[in-house]
Amino acid sequence: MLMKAYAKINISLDVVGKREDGYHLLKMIMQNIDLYDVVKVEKRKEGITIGCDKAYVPLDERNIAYKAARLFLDIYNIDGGVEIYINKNIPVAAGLAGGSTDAAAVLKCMRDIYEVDASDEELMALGLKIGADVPYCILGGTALCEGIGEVIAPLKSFKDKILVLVKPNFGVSTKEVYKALNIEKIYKHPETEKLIAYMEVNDLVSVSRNMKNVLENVTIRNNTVIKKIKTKMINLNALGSLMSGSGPSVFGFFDDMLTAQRCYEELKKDYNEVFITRTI
Ligand SMILES: C[C@@](CO)(OP(=O)(O)O)[C@H](O)COP(=O)(O)OP(=O)(O)OC[C@H]1O[C@@H](n2ccc(N)nc2=O)[C@H](O)[C@@H]1O
Ligand SMILES: Nc1ncnc2c1ncn2[C@@H]1O[C@H](COP(=O)(O)OP(=O)(O)O)[C@@H](O)[C@H]1O
Repeated sequence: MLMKAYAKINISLDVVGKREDGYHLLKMIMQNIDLYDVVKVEKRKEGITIGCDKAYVPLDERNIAYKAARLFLDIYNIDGGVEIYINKNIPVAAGLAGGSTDAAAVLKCMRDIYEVDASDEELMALGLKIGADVPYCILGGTALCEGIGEVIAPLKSFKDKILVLVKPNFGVSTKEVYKALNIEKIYKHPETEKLIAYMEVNDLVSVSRNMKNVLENVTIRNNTVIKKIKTKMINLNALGSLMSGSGPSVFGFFDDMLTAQRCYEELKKDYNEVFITRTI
């Protein structure tokens, strides 16, 4: 079975508290984009094997898709295995939920191929055991995510918005970014409700001007290139530009394809991983 596993961007990301176990309480607007890995899952008599077309992705139990398969077989008491192959197009350690979306695809494929009668909610609860972004990746689309990411309210679709996305030539550790964040020192929080209202009326200009991610300053501190990309995008007529998730990927929204194309061409001169895509 083949499944597209879509990347996400954060149109906003707010940290509103901290749990006793150290996990941060969030309020964020998540949005799928038309950039995806292709995940192939096939039934096997036993064991879990992972293959991938990119050498830098781990192929053992460190792969989050492997963890998803293991958990699924254990929880549903299945006497069998799976062979997984990932065509990796989503940049890794990028703030785009690349691993989480693969894990979500594996859970959904395994539900089908092993004919397990599990609801999306059940899969989301299972996904949470693997990572905080996995429940959203199971549902996808446009959503407000709270809790540590698992309290999800679908929002009106915000599809077909053109964006240019750049992944600078380094990755960041989500764990380290959260560790370096001082909640008391967040001086400007996103106005999430206002953003949702703009999204509901498809006002891309106002959304772009008000997007905010409180992790941006933390990641920028050690990686000034993020600021550089943001400035360049704005100079190339992006309506607004923001870092996604814990970074370091940066995206910018555009009014039209021609302007986006021009920005894409310029950024391509300096960075290897540049994409022109749409929200879905
Ligand atoms: C920042 C966000 C925004 O969507 O995405 P990415 O940058 O990873 O795409 C997420 O909160 C990332 O979620 P995810 O990457 O699934 O996190 P996990 O694997 O569960 O956790 C990695 C580490 O991040 C920290 N963590 C994660 C989620 C959260 N709400 N609070 C945290 O403090 C914890 O220290 C944890 O050990
Ligand atoms: N299926 C997978 N795809 C990508 N990265 C994975 C996968 N499984 C495990 N990883 C590891 O997870 C870490 C975070 O990668 P990723 O999920 O792409 O980041 P992010 O959560 O920032 O989008 C990387 O160190 C990577 O090696």
